[in-house]
Amino acid sequence: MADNQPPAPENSNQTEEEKYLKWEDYFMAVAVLSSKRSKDPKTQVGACIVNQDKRIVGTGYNGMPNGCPDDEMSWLHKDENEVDHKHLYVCHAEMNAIMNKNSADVKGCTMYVTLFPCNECAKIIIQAGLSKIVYLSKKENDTSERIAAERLLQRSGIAYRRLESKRTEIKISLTAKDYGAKQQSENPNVLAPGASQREEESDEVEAEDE
Ligand SMILES: Nc1ccn([C@H]2C[C@H](O)[C@@H](COP(=O)(O)O)O2)c(=O)n1
Repeated sequence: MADNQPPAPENSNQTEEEKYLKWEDYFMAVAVLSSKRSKDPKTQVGACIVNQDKRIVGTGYNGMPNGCPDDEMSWLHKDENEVDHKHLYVCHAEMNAIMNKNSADVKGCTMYVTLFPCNECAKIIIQAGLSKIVYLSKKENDTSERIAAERLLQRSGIAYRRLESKRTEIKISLTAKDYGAKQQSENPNVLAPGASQREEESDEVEAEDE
């Protein structure tokens, strides 16, 4: 192909609907992406809070409290020594999303969450004034926590439903050429020439990562 020819769009056979994300798919995708930050080896959960203007006002994932590094804490979920169980220490995604809010409050907001909330999170969601919950999955077994959570949400008038979406997956590329760069640098972590500002930014984030 000649250099001055734009590459054929890879997704030219996509329907209009497939080309962009619907709001609900977008918000749940942000919850899913947030879950990928969790260091829980068994269950990664993510949450995304959205206000009535469709603005994201908080995100979170399950992780250890501030000052308790995820890499140093125990992630055991069953062991003889119950005091080492992660459940005694981990902060749930829902709580973190509410605590991380970048707005004055989350009253009337909708929470998109990858896993149905437990009873403790249901209490926090109610007290924070959220109005709706959209979840992706729910554990099959009827645990007391689950039943209590549903009871609490129903009594408090918080609507909850499973996400209904035509999409089954969303692929995300982190390859520069997929976003308009003409040439991929030899180092896949560094953008092609001409993108020096973004290059610096990506280094900064990497240095902070833990
Ligand atoms: N709604 C929920 C439910 C669970 N989590 C977190 C808490 C733990 O890290 C993990 C569940 O533990 P497991 O069932 O794997 O023993 O997921 C949450 O953040 N939000």
